[in-house]
Amino acid sequence: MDSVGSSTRRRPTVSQHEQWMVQDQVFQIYDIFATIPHSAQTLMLELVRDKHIDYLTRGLQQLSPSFVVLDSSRPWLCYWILHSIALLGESVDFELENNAIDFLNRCQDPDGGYGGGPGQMPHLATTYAAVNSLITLGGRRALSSINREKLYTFLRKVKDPSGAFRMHDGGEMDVRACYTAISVASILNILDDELVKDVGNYIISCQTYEGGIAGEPGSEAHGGYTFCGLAAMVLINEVNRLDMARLIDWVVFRQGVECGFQGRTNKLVDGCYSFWQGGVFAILQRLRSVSGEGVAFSDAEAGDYATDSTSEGEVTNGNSSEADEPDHFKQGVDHGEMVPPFHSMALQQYILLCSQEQDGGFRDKPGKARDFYHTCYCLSGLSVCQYSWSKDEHSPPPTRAVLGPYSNLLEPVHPLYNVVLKQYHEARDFFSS
Ligand SMILES: CC(C)=CCC/C(C)=C/CC/C(C)=C/COP(=O)(O)OP(=O)(O)O
Ligand SMILES: [Zn+2]
Repeated sequence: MDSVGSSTRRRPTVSQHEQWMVQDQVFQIYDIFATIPHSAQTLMLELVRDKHIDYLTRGLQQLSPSFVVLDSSRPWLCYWILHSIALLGESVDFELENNAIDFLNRCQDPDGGYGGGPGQMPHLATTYAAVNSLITLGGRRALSSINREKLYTFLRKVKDPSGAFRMHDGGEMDVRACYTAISVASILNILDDELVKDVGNYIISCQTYEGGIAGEPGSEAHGGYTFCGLAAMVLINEVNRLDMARLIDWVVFRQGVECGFQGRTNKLVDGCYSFWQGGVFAILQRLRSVSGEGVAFSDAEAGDYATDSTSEGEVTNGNSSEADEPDHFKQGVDHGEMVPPFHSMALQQYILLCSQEQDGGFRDKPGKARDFYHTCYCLSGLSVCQYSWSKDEHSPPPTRAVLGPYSNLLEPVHPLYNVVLKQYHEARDFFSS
């Protein structure tokens, strides 16, 4: 997939032939890898950091106000590029940082929220992208540029009487809108009962018979929306209302023989689902009840709503009993380590060998071109994989958790917001005072 926007109500089916073509390409890469000497294998698995930084920095430089391509997506481009750079442990120079802050400020509507470009109507997707970009940049200038009071007014404006959110005033209502609204409200510390009211009802109405979550009631379960729905439910402390057993069942079967994830049943593998589906696992791994310890999200990482363990917020794993919990969530939870409930090594292999471009950037699959969206979500997924053995943020991953040289290690992300953990903590401190 190459957008964060379309709907999944009707879909073209993928033919068996298409599946085989992709599998053929992927297996050819793995065959070559299997037959080359060890030293060449190490090289193939290396994250080409400098090339990625070059590609990303050039992208940011081109993102000047006169850059008209994908005009309504510029806050997204900012986020994809800045977050990728942060994941690689780098920062941007002073001038680029200032340009980004000024540009995003010009996208901020006087009545709250951010549009896709200066003077454009505020929209939840670009608001999420702008807020996450500014949090990723960090520092007083970036963080204080967000008008939280007006943003709250905008969020109330796009809240539907049913409880769900609309992408913009009078716009479409879906799980993406619910997540982006709750995510920005939570990270900016403006989430309250009015914003939370009944949003959980809408999200549970989108969980399908397959177990994953769809964009709207009656649509098809999809990784992007499953991430959004699950993260939002954790942030509002209502994750217990989802049928977790079915959700887990659905997501584990989305990792295919190609080693990467597909977004939905019978569709093709794609690098961006390394985060949308991988992020679902990262969230699940931090739900203490699922790892046998009780309630909600681990304190150090969650917002107030998620740590507020009222009896209503207790996680019961949906319709399943404790005895029905899958064993892989209970194994190996010891000495700061846990066993990931997906094939983390296989996913790292897909990202590094099939999605990574040797000239920098990442792509959906072999044969496709690199882009900033796939670069952001392949790197986010790679980070999720590398930290999937760590029980908490204080334990660095063991060497065996990182495929390729240990220098491939990225920064950890907060899986509910998809910002680098360090930047999340800075924002949390800043907005709590
Ligand atoms: C935070 C935020 C805004 C998140 C967006 C989440 C997200 C990625 C939603 C999925 C959108 C979608 C309809 C993809 C299907 O595309 P496709 O048919 O091209 O791909 P497919 O064949 O892989 O399903
Ligand atoms: Zn994709």
